[in-house]
Amino acid sequence: MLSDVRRVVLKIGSSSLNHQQGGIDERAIDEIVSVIAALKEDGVECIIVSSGAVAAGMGQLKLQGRPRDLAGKQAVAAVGQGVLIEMYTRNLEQHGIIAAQVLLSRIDLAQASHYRNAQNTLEKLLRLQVVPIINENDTVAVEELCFGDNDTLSALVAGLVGADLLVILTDVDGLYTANPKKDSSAQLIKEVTEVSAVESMASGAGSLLGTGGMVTKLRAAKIATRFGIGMLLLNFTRLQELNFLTKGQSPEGTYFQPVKHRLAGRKRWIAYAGLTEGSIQVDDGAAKALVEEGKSLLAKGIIAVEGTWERKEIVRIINTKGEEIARGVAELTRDEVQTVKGLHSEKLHQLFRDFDGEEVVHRDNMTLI
Ligand SMILES: Nc1ncnc2c1ncn2[C@@H]1O[C@H](COP(=O)(O)OP(=O)(O)O)[C@@H](O)[C@H]1O
Ligand SMILES: N[C@@H](CCC(=O)OP(=O)(O)O)C(=O)O
Repeated sequence: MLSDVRRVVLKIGSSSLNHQQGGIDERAIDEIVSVIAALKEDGVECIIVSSGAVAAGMGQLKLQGRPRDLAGKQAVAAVGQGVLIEMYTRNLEQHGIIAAQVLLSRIDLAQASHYRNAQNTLEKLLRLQVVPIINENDTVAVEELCFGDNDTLSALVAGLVGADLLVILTDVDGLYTANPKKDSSAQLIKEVTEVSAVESMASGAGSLLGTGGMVTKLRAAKIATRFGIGMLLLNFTRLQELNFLTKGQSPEGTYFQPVKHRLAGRKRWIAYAGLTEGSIQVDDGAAKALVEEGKSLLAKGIIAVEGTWERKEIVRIINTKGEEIARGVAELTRDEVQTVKGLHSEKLHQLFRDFDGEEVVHRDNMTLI
């Protein structure tokens, strides 16, 4: 199945790029670039999502620890991003390949016009045979409005460019039954068909530089596979095995199978790219109707609201345990939902004359999480 790959997104984490003496290990960049060159030679289009701006900045500024505050992290990333991209550009040039830096902010994927713009630019770059090197625009990202980790960003990018495969390179052989750095009896899982079945195995980052650990990698797996894109979690030390991707040999790691019925464009955006500022809590009956019966959300199943939103904005739908079960476009504002919660649907039109629907969130505008 992996031999059909024509377009691949490769995500490289800080833990793979980090030099023991601090800063970025240029040998790691050199290795990635040689694999990219071989893949391109075989006709595979490559997009890199690379972390490492903070690690590179720490090297330049000779800092021992990762900055904890937002301004400190943003300043260090600003120093490091230039160094990082210079290394990629120089190394790719040696193979006759041109690099492009693309820095994305959360807002770029949240607004439809920005999304299409980013999509068109990346498509153009690929047509020009350029390798886009993407990172979060750390220097200007506002805390509440950032991806926070490049695993999630890489899955959204894979969807954005319509990749056939997402490869996440890291410092372990794949997903284990428990964190292998803490539990020596942990077993490697080679294939995952249902991400939610393995979620409880993941824990946080394994190094001082990594962000999110296995938790964010599984979140990325969930997003990519629901988009219909397979995800391979691979140890950076096995990077060279990607050279055989087009020759029918799959690298040794954990492969997450794409779902059979992938999410349509709008449902993808509702679940993962659009921004959410509020939540609606529903009772057990409504939760069952949404999750098991594919129903819309009606006012009578709503028990509480939190946050704020306007009509047609995205809200989280949470169950009585506070767990998110779905996201969808709210037909009414926060205050309107607060007024109608628990009421029968016919009351909605009596209360709001300009509203002629029956649902607070229509099924067609909702994605289960
Ligand atoms: N179930 C698990 N299987 C494998 N690794 C796990 C698991 N749970 C937690 N981890 C940790 O996740 C780490 C990889 O994530 P992270 O440190 O963020 O790296 P990166 O910089 O590559 O994104 C591993 O080094 C490991 O310590
Ligand atoms: N954007 C940040 C990286 C954030 C991140 O997700 O790091 P990692 O978990 O190492 O992939 C940087 O370039 O340092």
